[in-house]
Amino acid sequence: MMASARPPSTPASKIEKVPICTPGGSKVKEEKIFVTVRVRPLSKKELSLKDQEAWECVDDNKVVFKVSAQDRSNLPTSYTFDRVFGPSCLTDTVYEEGAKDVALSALTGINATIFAYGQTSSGKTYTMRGIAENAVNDIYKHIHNTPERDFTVKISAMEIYNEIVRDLLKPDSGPLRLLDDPERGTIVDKLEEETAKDCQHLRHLIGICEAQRQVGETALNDASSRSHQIIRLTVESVMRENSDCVKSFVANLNFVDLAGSERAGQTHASGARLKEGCHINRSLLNLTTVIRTLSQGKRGAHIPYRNSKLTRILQSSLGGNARTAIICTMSPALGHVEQSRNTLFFATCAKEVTNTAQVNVVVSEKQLVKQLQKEVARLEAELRTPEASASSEALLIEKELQIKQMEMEMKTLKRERDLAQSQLNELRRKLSNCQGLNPFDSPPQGLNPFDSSPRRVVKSLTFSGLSPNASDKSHRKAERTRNPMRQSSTIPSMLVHEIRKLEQLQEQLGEEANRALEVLQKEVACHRLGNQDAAETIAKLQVEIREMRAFKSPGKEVGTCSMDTNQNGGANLKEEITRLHTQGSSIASLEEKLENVQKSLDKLVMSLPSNNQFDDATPKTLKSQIKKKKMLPLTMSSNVNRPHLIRAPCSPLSASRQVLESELENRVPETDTEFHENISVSEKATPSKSEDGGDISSRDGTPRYHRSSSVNMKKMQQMFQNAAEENVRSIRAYVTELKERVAKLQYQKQLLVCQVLELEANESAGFDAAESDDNMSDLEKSPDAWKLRFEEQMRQIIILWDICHVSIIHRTQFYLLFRGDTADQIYIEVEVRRLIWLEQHFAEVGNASPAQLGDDSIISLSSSIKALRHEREFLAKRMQSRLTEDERQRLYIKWQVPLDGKQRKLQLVNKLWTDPNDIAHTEASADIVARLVGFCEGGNMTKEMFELNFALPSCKKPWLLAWQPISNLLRL
Ligand SMILES: Nc1ncnc2c1ncn2[C@@H]1O[C@H](COP(=O)(O)OP(=O)(O)OP(=O)(O)O)[C@@H](O)[C@H]1O
Repeated sequence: MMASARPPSTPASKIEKVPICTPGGSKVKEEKIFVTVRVRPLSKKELSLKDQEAWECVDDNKVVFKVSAQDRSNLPTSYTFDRVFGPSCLTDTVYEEGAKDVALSALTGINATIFAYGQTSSGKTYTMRGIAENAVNDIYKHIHNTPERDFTVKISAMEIYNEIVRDLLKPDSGPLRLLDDPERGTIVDKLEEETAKDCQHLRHLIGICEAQRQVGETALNDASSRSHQIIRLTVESVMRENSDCVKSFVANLNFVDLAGSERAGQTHASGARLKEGCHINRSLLNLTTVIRTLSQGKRGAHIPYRNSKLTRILQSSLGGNARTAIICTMSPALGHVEQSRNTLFFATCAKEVTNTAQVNVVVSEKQLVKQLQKEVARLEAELRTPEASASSEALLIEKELQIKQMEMEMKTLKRERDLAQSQLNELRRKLSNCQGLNPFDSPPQGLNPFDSSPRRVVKSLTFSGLSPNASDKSHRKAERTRNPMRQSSTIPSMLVHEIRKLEQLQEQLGEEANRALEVLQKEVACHRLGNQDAAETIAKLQVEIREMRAFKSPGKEVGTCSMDTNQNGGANLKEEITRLHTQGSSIASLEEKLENVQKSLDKLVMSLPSNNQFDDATPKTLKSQIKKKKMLPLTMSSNVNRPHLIRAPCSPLSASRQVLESELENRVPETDTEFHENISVSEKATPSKSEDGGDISSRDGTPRYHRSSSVNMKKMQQMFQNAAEENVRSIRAYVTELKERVAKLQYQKQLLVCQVLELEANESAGFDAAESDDNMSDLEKSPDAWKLRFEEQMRQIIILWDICHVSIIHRTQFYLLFRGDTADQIYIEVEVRRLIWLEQHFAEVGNASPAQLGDDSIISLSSSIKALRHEREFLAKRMQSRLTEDERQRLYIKWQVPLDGKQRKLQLVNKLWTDPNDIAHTEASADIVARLVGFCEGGNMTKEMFELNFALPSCKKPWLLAWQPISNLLRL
């Protein structure tokens, strides 16, 4: 939307931008600025001076230069635009064909800007008045013809006079500040806005604004606008019928009547008029630079919007979210040909600028409040309603049951172990009875009685007289068939093996059970914390709602509360920064927790045995128990971090649970019958009731996870891994979201810091901080960027030389020395800053003479003009000695100095360096001055002659400024 768009009547509304759809349904994303040219008739003054008509509109799109070019034939003679209006065209036609379509876009939620650009007295105000009048009529016609929508039209108006923004609806309010809003761009702080009751009222308000505008008399225009005027209509519409409708359209329509570019020589301006002219030219120069840079369409190119208030305010109309029409006005007079060419150059660049307009859809504040209230109600209900507390109670009970279940399982395992131990003892006893030998009673030294290594088997075989090498399978089988007692002698070794495994597993289970217990206890504690978190969330939402309600109160602007006042700026900034720090640390802790989850996940996955880890000798019941036990810590592990995730957009806990449940429901039946039977019994005993509400415990209180022992181990492993990974993904997404929020806040912080800096800079009357930042950042750019920057800065310098009446010898020397070498950057930068300082200095001290100022070392505009006059006289004298008669004659012809006129030399020199907008003129002027001063001959110019400091010298001759070497040169 428009850079300075104020939201519609609902300050807390949220504006969504929706791409425009054509009737065919395709989305229109980009549109070039619509550029038209209006050539006015010759004015009375121009007719009285017998000025000729130099331009002709040959058709609806083309304007051509009629007069044969003299010596600048390389300049274009024909220009094409979207539409060209000749001197006989009425303003109604200009509106219909050049502005109506764009203007009426505002009725459908699309920002629109129409502005007039052109030389002073070319007809901008004349044209814009008619355009605004026609647009207002059409807006009300549309409102009348669209009864199904409820329209509100508001008006605000401002002018930029001498780079100060003034409210035209409230002229006494003093200078207005520009603020940067991250969502709405540049906004004009405290700009008055009035709602128009009807068409008449709106016209009346526009009339008031126009009457407040700064107007002054110049040689070219009796009522010359001395400021840029922006009249802004905000049009909002809502469907009448559907009271529940949450969306409406809002858009701004700007009518911009720029001040006209002017040359002091033509307007004969001095004093206040001259100062105004300086500001006008400077801001128009920046507007041209912005347009030119945009027209080059280079991605990522620096667009110097911040260099003037005009371009800051119009930013979104220049390459942003708005439809824009520019009407370039020009005089047809030959006497204004250079200025007209500049206008046409501007129009040509503007044609290439692309905007991206979108429909601004408003979600009403009422609806936002409703949504938040619903959310609060939902959370409160979750906390307070019996179901919610029942569900948390149920969860606690479930965890406790799981703990009990695990304890029971541990007891069972211990019993099984004891049983196995007693069976072993029994076997030992039987063996010793049968053989009268207990191989375990007195083991050979160094042998473990439980050692089941082949040595012991070999020993028994040796007793039977068999060779130790004859241990092939057939022999063993035969041996087993012959001697059953011998066969039974291998049983102890198997049992020993089993017992060792059993003990190991028991140990493992014990550890895991302890871990699981710990996890469960944490889970229970975290669940309680989770409730606390929910309460905090509710409290936060309630605060948000209170803020929303507060916004409703009149006089407050949404989203800008932190920037509303100077006094609040510092405190709000601090608050923002503290908030950012808090966000940062919470992210850090969240990331740490995320890492922990990942670690515990990895550990658990590692700790899972693979399917073949249990050999065939392991009893199947035991295997099932082990499987059962192995899964418990995993189940818990996915829940360990639950409290940290409670505010995440999607609870990882629920995700893992869903995965787990679906896995359980779809599990593949086991093939092992014994195991299957075992589990079937268990299933019958512990029916699940997940179908009726997701309760994970069984009806008889046995946790449902118990029966999951039938699930294939590998599948379980995969399942838990998936669930845990899902958790990690959710946490990551949440962390990313938080990071984005922090980035947004940091951006806001930067803006606030910028504003504070700007305020400080304004206060200390230093040069513009923003401008300085822009300039310095450009220095670090690529050579290409530098080249563009150089051209831009040189243009600026040439205009400032003209405005400040700087020595033309200095101009020549500087112009010829600095041709765009990257090493020149610093000199160019210094020159720009020096000139900006000088311009501001002149504006401050006005036209007072050094004597009036009481200090003859202080440079004033009038002393500067005087010095320049002396310099021109000096150069005129030099023409005699430096140029031949023939050369002089040729120059008189070229520069249109009457050959029979008086003081021809001075006339010629007075024409040098007088048109800062014409590069050919500048080039030719520099050549002549260089000849006169002798720059070209001795190579007596070095860049080092230009001092690199920002301070002005104490030199008494203003036109020499800091450039002592030139004065030395002139003394030669
Ligand atoms: N198309 C036109 N037909 C007839 N008269 C015109 C036309 N355009 C401008 N004029 C007259 O020319 C004079 C100057 O016009 P206007 O004040 O609109 O110029 P401007 O570009 O706004 O000048 P400035 O920049 O100095 O404010 C006015 O007297 C105006 O009536």
